[in-house]
Amino acid sequence: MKQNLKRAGKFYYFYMSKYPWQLLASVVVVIFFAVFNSLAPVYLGKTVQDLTEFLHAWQNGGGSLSQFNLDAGILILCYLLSGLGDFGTSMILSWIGGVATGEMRSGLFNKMQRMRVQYFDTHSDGDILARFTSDLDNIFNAVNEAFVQTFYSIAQIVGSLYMMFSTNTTLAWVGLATTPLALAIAAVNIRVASQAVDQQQNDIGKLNGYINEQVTGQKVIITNGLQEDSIAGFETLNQTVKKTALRGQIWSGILQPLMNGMMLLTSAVVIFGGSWIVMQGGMSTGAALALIVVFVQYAQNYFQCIMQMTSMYGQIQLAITGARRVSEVHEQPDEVKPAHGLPVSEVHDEVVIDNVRFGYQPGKEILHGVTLKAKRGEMVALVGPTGAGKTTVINLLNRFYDVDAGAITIDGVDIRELDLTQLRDTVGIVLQDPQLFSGTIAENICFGKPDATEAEMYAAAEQAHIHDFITSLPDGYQTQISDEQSVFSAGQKQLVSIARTILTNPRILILDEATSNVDTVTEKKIQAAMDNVISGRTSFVIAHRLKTILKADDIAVLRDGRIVEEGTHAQLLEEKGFYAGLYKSQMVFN
Ligand SMILES: Nc1ncnc2c1ncn2[C@@H]1O[C@H](COP(=O)(O)OP(=O)(O)OP(=O)(O)O)[C@@H](O)[C@H]1O
Repeated sequence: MKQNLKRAGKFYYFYMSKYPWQLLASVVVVIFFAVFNSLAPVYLGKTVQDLTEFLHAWQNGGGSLSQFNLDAGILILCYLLSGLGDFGTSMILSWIGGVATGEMRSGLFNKMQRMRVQYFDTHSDGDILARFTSDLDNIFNAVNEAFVQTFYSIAQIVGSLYMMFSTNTTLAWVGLATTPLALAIAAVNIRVASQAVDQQQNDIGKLNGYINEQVTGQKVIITNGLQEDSIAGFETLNQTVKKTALRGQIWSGILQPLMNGMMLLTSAVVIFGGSWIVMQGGMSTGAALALIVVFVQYAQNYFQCIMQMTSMYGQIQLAITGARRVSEVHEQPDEVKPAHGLPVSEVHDEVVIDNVRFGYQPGKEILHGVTLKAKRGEMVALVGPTGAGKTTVINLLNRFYDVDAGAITIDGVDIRELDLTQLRDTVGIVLQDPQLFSGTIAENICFGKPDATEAEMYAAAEQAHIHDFITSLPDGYQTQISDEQSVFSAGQKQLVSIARTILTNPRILILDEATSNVDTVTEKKIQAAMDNVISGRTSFVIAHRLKTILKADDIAVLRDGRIVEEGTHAQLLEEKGFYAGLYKSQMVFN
């Protein structure tokens, strides 16, 4: 908790300290508000006293209302000026809140673009998205509402206490008599309520996770006839949410009426205590009435502030958690970029993976000394059972992760010494599950080279065997797509991805062949597109269909992070090992 507070404090200080003048202005305006807000009950008392004295004189045939008018005028002015202060503070803090959260959002987004792939591999999309949405919303609400309220309340409490003690010390103590009890009630309630709300959030999280999974897997559920089981699973979780939500709502909702009750009790105590003081004598009726009215007002003000602060507790808690979660992202290490990275323009000689050892987590090695070599223009293929480490090798080649031991070199230079941006430009990747972005097909193909000419784009699409399909669409290259609403099948998406890669013309190519089943026509197109993109490039291909790699210069069979067989297709067939077995089993179906 202390650690969280420290983190949140640092986070808010970083962003808030950018607006010193606005913050100073809000402090000035809040003091302005507090002064006039605290003066108002005094003038309310004065008007009561003036009125009583006027009525008394009037009954005796005299009296003037001029003092009453003056005090009532000042009272109205006090209300107006405190309202103005209230308005001013709200405006300034809302402005700061809006601008600061805008900055936090762009800070977070920029940071995301600099972070290591490891972060994205170890955090779910939903979790990352929540930092942009609910966490930033909570931070904004806190600056916009909770901080403003707390700020006011503190100023009002200080003002009320000052006025109470300077007006009548005995009655001030009487007015505070119920405070310890109120604070104790609030503390217990907040503790129980926040536990109940935490539980509620957890259970809602579980329910959302379940719904997400069931919606995504709807087709599997339908094909297996598991709708009833799906509903039963949902009902169990939903019942739990209902119960914990009810408990959370009762505990968090009970505080307000409890505090209201305490406020009324305090008013009664003040009236009672005030009457007793008044009855000790020495006060005119007007002054006595005024004193009681003033103290009831102060006691109510004071209690309202305590109520407001306690009701803001939950929101502030969420804001602290939000700040912690956003700070956590900022504390993540950036990608390591060599300060004076060497340029990479051509692969003159070879790419070598030299006795590489690597694990995602310390003490859990995945690759146990892998060595592979691709001469300029050669194609090296990686095959092996699932989980063997093929994708891991690829992750290292592109420096998504760095090796633990050994090295990866291009023309003898360790890739860790190369300029990272240039390295990424040099290495092109066609992923198994290509990602499309919202925009036109043209924008998607030119993603890596936005300044490509139309002719270059058409040539790339033709080489990727997707040009004809695109031109058959009514809007052709200008067809709007997104990843969810794509006009492409899985195989065609792969072709778009190949066109994208061809356009950027990388020297080294990494190709993760799609495992998804595609029809034979598309498969042939993918094969032809792959041949085109591989041709003339130094390439590493993860192959699932061995047909793809018959012409590879070198085929490495990876198993449990080790290369267990290596050679050309013909050599490996002769070895009659894992590869030969796999090839035979695939040929049965071809
Ligand atoms: N981000 C990660 N964090 C931790 N472990 C990982 C991560 N990615 C992969 N692994 C583990 O590393 C091992 C090798 O995985 P990898 O994805 O490289 O295998 P693969 O041969 O490409 O498998 P497939 O053919 O199924 O894609 C597996 O045991 C896997 O669980």
